[in-house]
Amino acid sequence: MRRIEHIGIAVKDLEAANKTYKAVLGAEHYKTETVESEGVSTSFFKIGESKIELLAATRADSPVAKFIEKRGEGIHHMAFYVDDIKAEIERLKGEGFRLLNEQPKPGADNKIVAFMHPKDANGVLVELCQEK
Ligand SMILES: CC[C@@H](C(=O)O)C(=O)SCCNC(=O)CCNC(=O)[C@H](O)C(C)(C)COP(=O)(O)OP(=O)(O)OC[C@H]1O[C@@H](n2cnc3c(N)ncnc32)[C@H](O)[C@@H]1OP(=O)(O)O
Ligand SMILES: [Co+2]
Repeated sequence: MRRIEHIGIAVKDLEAANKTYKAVLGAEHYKTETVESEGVSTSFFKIGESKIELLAATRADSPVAKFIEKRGEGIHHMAFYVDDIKAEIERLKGEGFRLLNEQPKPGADNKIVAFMHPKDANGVLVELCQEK
């Protein structure tokens, strides 16, 4: 795994969170994008080689809606950049980790993504992402 690609933060109100993180980071978000297959609207901020991904739910059965209902707003996942996502999925399966999707699926910001179960990584939802 190359680097932390982004940290995903679950928020209730994307516009309000954009203002908060503009003040925190001292920079504007550079992109917003809805990924309907994941039930989220996203907003991205650059921070060095990594990014902050704000995530707001677009529907009640979205993973982010469920997360906020159970645990409140906060860090939702950590995403690692990989060169070969299929090879990394196979490597992690070989290590005994449960992948939530064994085939890469569309993500935001021109990525394909896969998730590992948070119970297998000390309560952290891990995302792998590779350039499309
Ligand atoms: C924008 C696209 C993409 C990108 O390009 O970056 C994204 O980031 S999409 C982000 C949204 N998509 C996902 O999160 C997809 C993967 N997630 C899932 O498949 C599910 O959310 C889940 C992780 C399998 C949980 O779903 P489910 O089992 O139905 O929910 P529960 O509420 O019953 O949770 C079970 C258990 O796991 C704990 N949990 C849930 N989410 C997280 C989390 N993000 N981090 C840590 N722990 C999490 C939850 O609290 C439950 O534990 P207990 O409370 O101890 O039972
Ligand atoms: Co993400």
